[in-house]
Amino acid sequence: METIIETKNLTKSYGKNRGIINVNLKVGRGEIFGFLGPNGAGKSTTIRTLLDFIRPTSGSATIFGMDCQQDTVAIKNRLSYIPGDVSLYGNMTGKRFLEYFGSIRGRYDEDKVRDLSARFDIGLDRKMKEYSKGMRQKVALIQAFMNDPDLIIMDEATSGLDPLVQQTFNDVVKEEVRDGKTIFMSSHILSEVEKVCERVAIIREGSIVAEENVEDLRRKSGKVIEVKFADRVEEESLKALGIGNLSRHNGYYRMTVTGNIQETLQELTARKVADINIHPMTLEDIFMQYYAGGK
Ligand SMILES: Nc1ncnc2c1ncn2[C@@H]1O[C@H](COP(=O)(O)OP(=O)(O)OP(=O)(O)O)[C@@H](O)[C@H]1O
Repeated sequence: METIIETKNLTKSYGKNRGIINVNLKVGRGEIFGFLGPNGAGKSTTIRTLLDFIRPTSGSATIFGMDCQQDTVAIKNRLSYIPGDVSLYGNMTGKRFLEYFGSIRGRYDEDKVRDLSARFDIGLDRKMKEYSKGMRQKVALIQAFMNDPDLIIMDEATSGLDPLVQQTFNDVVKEEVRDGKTIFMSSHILSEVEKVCERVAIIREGSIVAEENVEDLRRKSGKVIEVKFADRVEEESLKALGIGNLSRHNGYYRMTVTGNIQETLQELTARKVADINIHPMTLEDIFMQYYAGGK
């Protein structure tokens, strides 16, 4: 598979502030790649380095096999970038904004713009500053998709979209990769990327802690069980069950279970249960698991 993005030990130090440390990523053509991490983990720093908005302290990065610093103009001709919030160009209407970006690229596909604005259900006659954040994001998404770029890089561009728009976004993204495009999207919300991305990297405190197929991540990530017992139970007896990450809040024991939960449930329900909740691990739970595993 042709490599579209590759970073080798990419490091950015902001003086005494950590930025990113030895980030190694490889994204192939046609992939929808999710770049996940909590606030301040280093997602934007990585993306801004790829786009040559900032320079790395050490390491290297290539896009389309070209150097991100030396060949940034040639690279940018073939990609679209969407930041988290498009706050500039407030006096332009949505349509003018798109035409402007089309003119920079020397390409403006009116049919595609019409099609995308209908699908994202957004009128383009209002000024950018009069749109809500979500509406501005829709215009930015149209801008990213309309020019037929080879690569789209999004930095938290889908955060805060309502579920209906999110679904449209997922559909559009899947169609676009069928045409051979590659998508690299950062997010701090696992549920936002897991439906659309095939592979994700998780960054924490500037370092990649996991790079996995989403299916594998989900399989490994397991469930969280919160249980309240009707009678007092010995915490030691729960620990003896080998339950991971056992903690207690407001009378509920909370634990993470990977693999088969049947056995754990049987053990727990052998005691008198007053209440029980089972839900998938959050991104934070998964991080905790990676930490506990020493990764
Ligand atoms: N210009 C800067 N000067 C100094 N430190 C910075 C600068 N930009 C980012 N940092 C630091 O680098 C680290 C990574 O920040 P970054 O913005 O890349 O995180 P992020 O994963 O994109 O977070 P968020 O989800 O909050 O946008 C943080 O510790 C942050 O404080």
